[in-house]
Amino acid sequence: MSSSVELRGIDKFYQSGREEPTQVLFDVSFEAKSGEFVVLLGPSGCGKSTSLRLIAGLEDAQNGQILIDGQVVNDVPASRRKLAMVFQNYALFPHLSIAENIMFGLKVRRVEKSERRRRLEQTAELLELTPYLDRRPAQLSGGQRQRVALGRALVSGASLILMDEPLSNLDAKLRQQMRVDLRQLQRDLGLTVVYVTHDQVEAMTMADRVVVMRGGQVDQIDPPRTLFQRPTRASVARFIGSPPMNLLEAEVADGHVATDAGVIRVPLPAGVTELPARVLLGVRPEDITLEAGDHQFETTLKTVELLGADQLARFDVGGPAPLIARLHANYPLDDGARYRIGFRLQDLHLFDAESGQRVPGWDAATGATTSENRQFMKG
Ligand SMILES: Nc1ncnc2c1ncn2[C@@H]1O[C@H](COP(=O)(O)OP(=O)(O)OP(=O)(O)O)[C@@H](O)[C@H]1O
Repeated sequence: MSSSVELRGIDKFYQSGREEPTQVLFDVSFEAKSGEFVVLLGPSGCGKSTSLRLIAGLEDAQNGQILIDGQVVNDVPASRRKLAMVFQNYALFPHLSIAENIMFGLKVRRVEKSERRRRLEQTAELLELTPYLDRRPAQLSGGQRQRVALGRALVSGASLILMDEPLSNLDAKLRQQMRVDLRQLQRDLGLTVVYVTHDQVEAMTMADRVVVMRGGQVDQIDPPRTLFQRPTRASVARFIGSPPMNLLEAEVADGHVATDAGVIRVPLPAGVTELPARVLLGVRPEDITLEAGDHQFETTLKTVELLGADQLARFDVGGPAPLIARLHANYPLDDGARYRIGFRLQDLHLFDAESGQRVPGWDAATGATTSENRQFMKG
């Protein structure tokens, strides 16, 4: 059984010099269950690495608890927490061989020589590093170095592995391959992983669950599919998807939700009550279609960008930002021409403009199915 880890109500302040302490984590709670791959996702500076360093014991929290396997470890020193960490820069010793790098931690912990050798061989085999064991880090490719860093974590025998942007130094193709390999390895070995990244593609493709962070707070914790289909906050909607969800400022009045420029005007579905007066009307670029959907309107195409299989069409909807649609590349589209576009009511998302919260009851009223049903319906 692999380890589990949990953060409960963590507040973290940093004190630099004589300045007032600044709070960087606010009541942060999340967990990674045994065998789970949990990704901490958010923009630079939102507190992902700090959260990871707290789990590792490299930082102290001012409030809250950190639990590993259900035991509070706030006062347990880093060296005695049963976990391993993989850093972005790999932190390899340049003057040591690959074998020595992998075994370094075991040596420090005075693991017996024959046992060290056995674990080294096993790990090298697993990560396909056997031919390189006598080389120095400088003589390896980025991907191979990354595997050495991973090997050092695995060889420790820890079943809880913390990873801080471990793939960010690799080129795009290698990164894609490593994502798949890493995920496979994690599954095969049943490891519990807490993985930090600001790359939503990494989060969406690798995670069992994603913890979306912003400004030192947790915005949403959900599996990737739910995060995409039902963001609970406008900030999450804005962060997930490429391009992300269109969010248009709109007003609720006279039984309609109408965008400020008046181009989109949707009658409120029955059963939705107590709507805020100001809302953000959200629709994903993938959910906009040409001449289809139960809400259609005419608009002018500003620009179109061909991506290969798809094209990104930017339509004028009156406001400062265009409405972006991801359409199949087969549609012939001309800049400046008028088109009739639309969407289905159930694909609309509604957020309170002030609080940013998803409007409760909206999904049920629009007939939007749950993510589980949708998945089923799509077969
Ligand atoms: N040792 C420190 N002393 C003071 N402030 C710090 C220290 N380390 C981090 N911070 C601040 O804490 C906040 C969170 O930093 P953290 O490194 O956790 O963010 P992050 O989400 O991991 O960002 P990135 O993706 O850029 O690494 C930032 O505002 C950062 O400036």
